[in-house]
This record gives sequence, structure tokens and C-alpha cells, in this order.
Amino acid sequence: MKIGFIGCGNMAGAMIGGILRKKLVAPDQIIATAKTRNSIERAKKEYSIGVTPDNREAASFADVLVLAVKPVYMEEVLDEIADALKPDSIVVSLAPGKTLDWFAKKLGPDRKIVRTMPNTPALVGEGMTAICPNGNLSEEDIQLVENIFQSFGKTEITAESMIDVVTGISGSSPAYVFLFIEAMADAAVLKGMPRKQAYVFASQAVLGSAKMVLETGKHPGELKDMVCSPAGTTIEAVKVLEEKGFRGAVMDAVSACVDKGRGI
Ligand SMILES: NC(=O)C1=CN([C@@H]2O[C@H](COP(=O)(O)OP(=O)(O)OC[C@H]3O[C@@H](n4cnc5c(N)ncnc54)[C@H](OP(=O)(O)O)[C@@H]3O)[C@@H](O)[C@H]2O)C=CC1
Ligand SMILES: O=C(O)[C@@H]1CCC=N1
Repeated sequence: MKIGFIGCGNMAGAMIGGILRKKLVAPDQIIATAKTRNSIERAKKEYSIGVTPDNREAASFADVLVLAVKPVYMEEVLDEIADALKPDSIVVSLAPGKTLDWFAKKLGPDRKIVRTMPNTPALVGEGMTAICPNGNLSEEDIQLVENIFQSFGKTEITAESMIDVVTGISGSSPAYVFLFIEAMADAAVLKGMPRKQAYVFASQAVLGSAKMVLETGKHPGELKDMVCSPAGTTIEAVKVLEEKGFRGAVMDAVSACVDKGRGI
């Protein structure tokens, strides 16, 4: 299987890193394109894959072609590559806002198209990806796409109507979690802890807490209650978070992200 990436920025880089780490395919089975000389040289050096400025070369090489450019560049990229695609290849989009119908109008009604929403933890094998195939993919094709995304994390097949919600809760949420970790570490530094150590404590606490939700099956509220001793330290912090509107702020933030995805 040959995999192509149009664009080799943050998300494609995380996916390529994850695929190579898992040895799903050899580096010479991957080709990526970028626009600037800097990005091309960086990708060559970092991944030892084929890298070219020529999008049509990637399109004619790939059995699975991942469109990893920002939505605003999608139309010009499709116009450029449409007649260079292999006849039976699968086109995978990572872009919010661009629907399966929109792609079918650009590439033809018979083209195999998959809308996905991954996230950057792919880089460390902990990605989470929503996959929405159109009606032209066989079960085998869908399995192939799942295998690619499962090489760097978990996947769920979702309805297209859910994909913007996935952007809010998963595609974009690593950014909110990094803010949270940074803020906790800042507080620890304020109280005298060396910064490097603060990142280890804050990140491991987030990692372990997420694992508890996934592995115990317990309600997050119950897990929170297990940490809050009567008249203890934790409930003081929880009270401040509630007073400052932490939950409402998170809900508003995720909603704003979903709405933006729907409006692109
Ligand atoms: N970053 C994330 O966390 C996530 C991103 N996504 C989606 O993934 C897609 C890519 O995002 P991201 O990786 O963050 O973006 P980046 O800006 O990091 O990367 C975009 C890449 O596209 C290249 N590029 C731009 N125009 C062209 C063109 N005409 N032909 C070929 N390559 C081109 C750029 O090249 P150069 O570097 O040379 O300018 C760059 O390598 C977007 O649709 C985004 O919404 C989805 C989920 C998560
Ligand atoms: O901000 C963005 O547009 C992309 C979508 C999901 C994460 N980053």
C-alpha cells in the first residue's frame, strides 16, 4: 500500500510519525508534498520518506491519498490533482467544513472519499480519529483506512453529522488540554517547583485521569468524588473552579469550536 500526503504540516507530520513508528509501511511507501523549500527539507530529514513539491506526483503514486492542507487551499489542490489520481484510489480528507458531497462534486460521484477528524496525539500512538466513508468504499477499503488510523491510535466510524462535534471534543481538544497542563504547571512554578518537574507532574496526572475514565468505566463525577476528602485540599480547588465557571467555559469553548467547523 502506498500512502500520499498533500501537505506535510502539523497533522500530516503527526500521522507520518505514528505510521513509521508502528512500521505500518516502509518509508519508501510514503510520499508527502509541501509548498516551501523549508518544509520539504524538514520532512525529508525528519522522516526519510519521499518528499516533493509536485502534488500530481503524489496523487499518481498513492493508493490512499490524504489531503492534509488547510480547508482554504482544498479547492485549488483538488483542481490540480483531480485528473492525476489513480482510478481506484481512496481520497482521505482531514479538513473541517468540507463535506463528502462537496468532494464528490469536485472529484466525481464514483470516487472513494473519506472524511476524517484525527488529532495530533497520533504522533505518540495515542490519536483519536473519526472516520466517515462515502458509499463508494467496500468493507475492505474501510478496513484499510481504519488500519492506517489505528496504527497511531483509536478510531470510531461516525455519521458525517457528528464530525464537527468530533472536531470540538477531540480534533481540537489537545490544545485545550495543553493550556490546562501549562496553567497547572505555572501554578506549581509559582509555588516554587522547577518547571520541568511541574510538567511531569501535571501531564502524568492528566494521562492517568484519562486512563481511569477509559479503563474503570466509572462516571467522571464518581472519580472526582474519590479525590475530594471531606474538608480536604481538593474540594477547595474544585470550589474555586466552580466559582470561576470552569465547566461552563469548557462547554462554551467546545461549542464555539463546533460552530466554527459547521461554518467553514
Ligand atoms: N493540526 C491539528 O491538530 C489538526 C489539523 N486538522 C486538519 O488537518 C489539515 C492540515 O492542518 P495542519 O497540519 O495543522 O496545517 P499546517 O499548516 O501545519 O500544514 C499544512 C501543510 O500544507 C502545505 N500546503 C499548503 N498549501 C499547499 C499546496 N497548495 N500544495 C501542497 N501543500 C500545501 C503546507 O506547506 P508549507 O509548510 O510548505 O507551507 C503545510 O505543509 C487542516 O485541514 C486541519 O484543519 C485536523 C485535525 C487536527
Ligand atoms: O484548528 C483547526 O482548524 C484544526 C482542526 C482540528 C484541529 N485543528
